[in-house]
Amino acid sequence: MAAVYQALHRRASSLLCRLHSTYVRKMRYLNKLKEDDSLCRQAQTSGTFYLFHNLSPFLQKAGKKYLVPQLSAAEMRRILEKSPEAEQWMEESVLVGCSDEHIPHFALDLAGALEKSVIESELQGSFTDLRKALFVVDGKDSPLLASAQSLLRWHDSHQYCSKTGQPTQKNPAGSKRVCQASGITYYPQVSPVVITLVSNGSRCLLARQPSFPPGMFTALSGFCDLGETVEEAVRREVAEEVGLEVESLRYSASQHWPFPSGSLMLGCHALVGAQQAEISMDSLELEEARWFGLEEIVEGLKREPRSSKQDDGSSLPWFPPKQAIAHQLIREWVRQQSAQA
Ligand SMILES: NC(=O)C1=CN([C@@H]2O[C@H](COP(=O)(O)OP(=O)(O)OC[C@H]3O[C@@H](n4cnc5c(N)ncnc54)[C@H](O)[C@@H]3O)[C@@H](O)[C@H]2O)C=CC1
Ligand SMILES: [Mg+2]
Repeated sequence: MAAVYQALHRRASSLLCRLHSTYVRKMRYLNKLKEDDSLCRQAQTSGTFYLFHNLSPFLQKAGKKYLVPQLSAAEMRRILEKSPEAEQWMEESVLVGCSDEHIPHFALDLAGALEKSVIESELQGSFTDLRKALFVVDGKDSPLLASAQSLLRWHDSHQYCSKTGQPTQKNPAGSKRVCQASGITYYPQVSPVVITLVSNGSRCLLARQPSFPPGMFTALSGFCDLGETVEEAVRREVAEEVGLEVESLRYSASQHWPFPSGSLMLGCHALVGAQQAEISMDSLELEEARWFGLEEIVEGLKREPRSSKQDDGSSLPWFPPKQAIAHQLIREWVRQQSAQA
């Protein structure tokens, strides 16, 4: 009886397995790689690798496009032959995803292993600052570069246990670090940030910080405090930065943002009463904050940093590019306004 039951169970499991979508199987495989160290070590030998140097991703130019090359494990070994302790460097890689066929993808920062110029001339490409890279690569590659860099940065800055001061060890997948002395496990840190497009019904509010490039305006943003809900953070940030009281808010979408380290941007639309037109700006953080009408927003969306420059040296307003969630919030507002008109 038990044998029949086991056979039935096996058959049901295998049917279920076949029924699972490619996506479900892929997520389960990735999760297994994080949990099973020997499986992950083995996966490294057949995986592909994205390269970084001092947190700048390696890109190759192909015509007008910038590609993000993936190196095979064999190519990685060949490059690392030029460095002592090649195997040890391979172990520094972190898991960042896998293909539908379960070929795992890793990211590795080679700053300590080899000179930047050696790799660049060997592989015919260049390590490019992430701020530039995100905006020149294909749209599907930028989230991967952003999350890989955040993970590499986190490992680089969490080499020691904050309780014992002893070195921490990374697991092969790079999904955590452990201090052997205290037994404490550290997981990669994510900082939630609210980003809010405030509207008073007919106009929306955008602001600029002194560090922004000339002419760039964006939605209000701020890190969530410990213990705060997203709603409370939105209300507080809007009150702090522009002195307005949010009457209602709606969550729109989220985005991982690698600056300054690893933020989860939570995009919201907030409504303030039409009578609350007066902005009282926090001039410690902001340089300018003002209301924009629909027409001005539509014009601003057409501008690029270069085309915003005027003869007298000043700049007309322009907004973050489509890769930034601020851009999506502004576009949603335009669609909503146009639908109401
Ligand atoms: N993807 C996008 O569309 C946009 C992304 N952002 C990102 O949002 C982030 C936060 O926006 P801000 O207005 O600057 O935040 P903010 O209004 O909270 O002010 C920044 C200050 O908050 C403090 N702070 C609290 N927790 C922090 C943490 N975990 N990490 C760093 N600083 C912390 C620091 O004193 C810092 O100077 C920015 O770093 C920026 O990269 C901002 C606008 C658009
Ligand atoms: Mg802010």
